[in-house]
Amino acid sequence: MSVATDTSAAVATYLQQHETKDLLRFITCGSVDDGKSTLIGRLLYETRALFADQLSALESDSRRHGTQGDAIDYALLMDGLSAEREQGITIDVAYRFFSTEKRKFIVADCPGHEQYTRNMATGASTADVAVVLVDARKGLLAQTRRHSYIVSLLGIRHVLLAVNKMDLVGYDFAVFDEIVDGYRELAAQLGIDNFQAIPLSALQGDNLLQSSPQTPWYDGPSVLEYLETVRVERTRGDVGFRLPVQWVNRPNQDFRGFAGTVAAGTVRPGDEIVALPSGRRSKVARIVTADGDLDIAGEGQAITLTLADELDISRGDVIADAHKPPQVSDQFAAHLLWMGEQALLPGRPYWLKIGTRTVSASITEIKHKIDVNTQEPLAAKHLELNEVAYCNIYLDQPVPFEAYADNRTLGGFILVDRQSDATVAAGTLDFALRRAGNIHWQHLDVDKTARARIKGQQPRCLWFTGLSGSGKSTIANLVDKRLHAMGYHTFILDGDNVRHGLNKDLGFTDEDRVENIRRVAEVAKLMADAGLIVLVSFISPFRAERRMARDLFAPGEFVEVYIDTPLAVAEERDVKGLYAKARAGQLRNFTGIDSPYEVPEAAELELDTVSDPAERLAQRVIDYLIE
Ligand SMILES: Nc1ncnc2c1ncn2[C@@H]1O[C@H](COP(=O)(O)OS(=O)(=O)O)[C@@H](OP(=O)(O)O)[C@H]1O
Ligand SMILES: Nc1ncnc2c1ncn2[C@@H]1O[C@H](COP(=O)(O)OP(=O)(O)O)[C@@H](O)[C@H]1O
Repeated sequence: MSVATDTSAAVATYLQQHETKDLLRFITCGSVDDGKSTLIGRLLYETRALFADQLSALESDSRRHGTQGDAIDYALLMDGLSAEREQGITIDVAYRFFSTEKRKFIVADCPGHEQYTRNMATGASTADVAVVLVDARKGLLAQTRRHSYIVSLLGIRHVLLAVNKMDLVGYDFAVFDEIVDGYRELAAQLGIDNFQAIPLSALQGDNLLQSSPQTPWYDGPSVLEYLETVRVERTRGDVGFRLPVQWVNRPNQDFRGFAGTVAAGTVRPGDEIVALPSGRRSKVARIVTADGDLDIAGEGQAITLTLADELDISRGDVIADAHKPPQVSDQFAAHLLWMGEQALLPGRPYWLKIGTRTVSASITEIKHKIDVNTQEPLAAKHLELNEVAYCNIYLDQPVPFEAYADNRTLGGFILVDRQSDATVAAGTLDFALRRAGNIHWQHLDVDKTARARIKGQQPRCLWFTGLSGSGKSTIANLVDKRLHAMGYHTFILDGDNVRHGLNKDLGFTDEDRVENIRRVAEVAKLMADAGLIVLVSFISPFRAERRMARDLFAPGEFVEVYIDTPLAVAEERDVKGLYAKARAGQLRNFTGIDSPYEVPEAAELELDTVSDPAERLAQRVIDYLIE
């Protein structure tokens, strides 16, 4: 999983410069004043990775803003943003690069503040190691638990527990030992199997680059030694070869190559492969790179494969070891970390990006959310910013995948809002749900076209949307009567009526409205399949669900009719006395009062009920249909 950041160009430049050295990505997490900025600032300074201009800026900033007198304030290196300085906390992920003889490093500094779980997940999604800072005087805090949980959720298998400020506890072994004991228990609960605890004073430099004489009782590595030598692997065990196809390279008729970065395993010419999700097989002909053909390629290498046979493979497909292929499925159990400003609503469609593939997905069920401080499961109907949940997720088509614990590339995903294009969640796939595979489409001999033909009409869905009392039912009824009189086969689905039967279990919370519209859209689609002209009259306040309904129909079949009545007018009419109740506080979540209505942006018809009477507006709908 990778969450896009505007630093990607800087990262690419840096990587190019240090191409040949092994790369370690790590994140730092800890409380605001645990000293992590000092730790990283000092690492950068001491490894002389500072560019000259950064160094001179640092020296002058230290004099102006520093808290260390005339000495250099290393924390200023990390707290690069002025907003952060003003608040005295780190509020976003800051990426820094440095290198030593042995390795090059990219460090993501993650904020310690409670509400910034989202930023931490962004930094953690690509990291191999997490440096968890603890203040020796304070020991393990709720924050340490939360960060460690997210670290484990996002599959980081190596933790450096940096017990900082040892100078302030007299370099006392007992203090260190008690913290390490506590963390050992937490790590076991979270399944973090590799952790190294280091007693540290970032400020004094103890155990930062070299072992400190102040801690003779500690014989482990210094922070830098650990970072230079820790062995990391991004896939577990002997996962077979996987290449998510980024693009198909076809410069001329004779060459057809599939380009991407190897996500796991190794590949050689002659290896048998399978293309997924199609399941077609072939053999590797060549491994092509800019520097010539290779005999073997492995994880992390960018390559182009050519195959012995012509297979239809496109971007988003996965080429895999034919003997150890990943599974393919469209329903999963998954963990989600919600990053959207708006709540996650089950049933609402989002884009899901996994590997190089983008598909439509919705959460069918939130099993429970998880308290990130205690890991306790809690009941939930929706998810708010920074919340984590275990849920079932459904895709509109099967994708090749692997459990995140085995392969972060093919098991990690992000969800993207379909309206705003914002990343709203990071997630990890746990396992496939089998149900989908057991339900098949039943072929029907009499199809939609045949049913519509016998009725002498084109199936349609007329979708009336607008505030309560705007005039949806009145106009839909008039349209229905006229169509019926003209001999058309129609049916009306009205919110008030459907809520007495099919949807009587649903109320008016956002999540219930999403489900209300999902069900009625499915019913409307069945009616169109039966060859009918179906008139749907629901408030349907959200763009996302009206869009979902539209997507169920063939092009041209869905006609969105916006009944445009200002709130003041609908309230004035108050046909059912509900606005008065809502204003009096006796009815909650009332549309237009304390529940939103999102005005359609591109409805096929907009009917202004203030300027025209209902009869004329109904005629406009008929004219639109029979033109
Ligand atoms: N809280 C609240 N908000 C909005 N509407 C309420 C509410 N409580 C009851 N009603 C009555 O329910 C009718 C709307 O139901 P819908 O199924 O069309 O609503 S929605 O599409 O799920 O938003 C709506 O009918 P119309 O007036 O025909 O729109 C109301 O009569
Ligand atoms: N131009 C108009 N179009 C539709 N309804 C109108 C118009 N002008 C006044 N009305 C009145 O507004 C009310 C709309 O109620 P209704 O059709 O039940 O709305 P909804 O179904 O959107 O809740 C009715 O009493 C209707 O007579």
